[in-house]
Amino acid sequence: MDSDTQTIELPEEPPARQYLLDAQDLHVELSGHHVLKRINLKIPRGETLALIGESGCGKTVLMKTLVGLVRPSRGIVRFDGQDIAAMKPAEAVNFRKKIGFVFQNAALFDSMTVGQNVAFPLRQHNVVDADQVEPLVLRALGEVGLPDDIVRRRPAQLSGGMRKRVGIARALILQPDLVLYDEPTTGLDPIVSDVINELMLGVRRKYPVTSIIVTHDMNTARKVADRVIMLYPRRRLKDHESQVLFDGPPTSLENFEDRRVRQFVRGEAGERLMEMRQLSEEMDEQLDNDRFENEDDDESPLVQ
Ligand SMILES: Nc1ncnc2c1ncn2[C@@H]1O[C@H](COP(=O)(O)OP(=O)(O)OP(=O)(O)O)[C@@H](O)[C@H]1O
Repeated sequence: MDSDTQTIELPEEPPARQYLLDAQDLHVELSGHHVLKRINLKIPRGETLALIGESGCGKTVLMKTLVGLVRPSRGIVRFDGQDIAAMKPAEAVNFRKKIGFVFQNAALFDSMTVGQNVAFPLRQHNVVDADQVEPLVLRALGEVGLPDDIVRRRPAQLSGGMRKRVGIARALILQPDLVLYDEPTTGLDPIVSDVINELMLGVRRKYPVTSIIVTHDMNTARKVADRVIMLYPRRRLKDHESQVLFDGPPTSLENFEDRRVRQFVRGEAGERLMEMRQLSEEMDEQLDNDRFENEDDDESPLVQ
């Protein structure tokens, strides 16, 4: 071989993992019912994904399945390339450190002070020396716009919006790779909701964090998410239909071709109203039939 054309063998580098989460062919059965079927989902690093869809369609179950809190009956979830179901105990502990949860209603421990609540993940995972706890807690509270003197207060003394911010500070204290927000603005007034939206945006600007937000708040989905996924209840779909009705940027939601998506984002009951009317007519008919049968038997009690 000509020495000029000789190539130098470089050591092989592992491929950069573009996707933090990669779920393939997920099926979840709970109490004998298929809640999720054939879900495929890749979430790139740094993406903020909103999961929307009507109550009971499986948003929370999907979020929990993506982090191993619900075990799928079929399919695989990879976090940073690793099959989460096959993690060894030490790997699973390390994996949990990389995830921050912001629970619905903040879910703070009432018996602890705000400072103790925010410090909880540090102590639980025993990751820093005792003298580092306070500065980290104050930094996390500062990042969500709360003053230092709040550390000694109890959750019960705070407004709903402040509790939510404390919950976010606690979720962020370990600087996780992935933050899960479960209905972060539910129960908050529109202004405080927007403060929380801005906070979620601010978190993403500061860290290269990946976020999943389960929400019914279309303002949150439109303002905070890079991408929206709309799920549909499995029981109302034909078997061949995909449970993911929409997967795209929030700007495409409003005029999307599927009427069910447009109706959902515009808050129109549409055929659900027809279904409810039909159900109500069926119930009226049933009541009429019962009444007719009872007329033949005057002695029969109305309530047994
Ligand atoms: N542990 C469980 N055991 C049995 N069924 C469950 C369990 N958890 C959830 N389900 C069922 O799975 C379905 C999806 O629930 P999920 O909580 O994911 O809905 P969701 O879309 O988050 O609803 P919402 O918007 O009301 O919170 C529902 O029918 C629910 O009853």
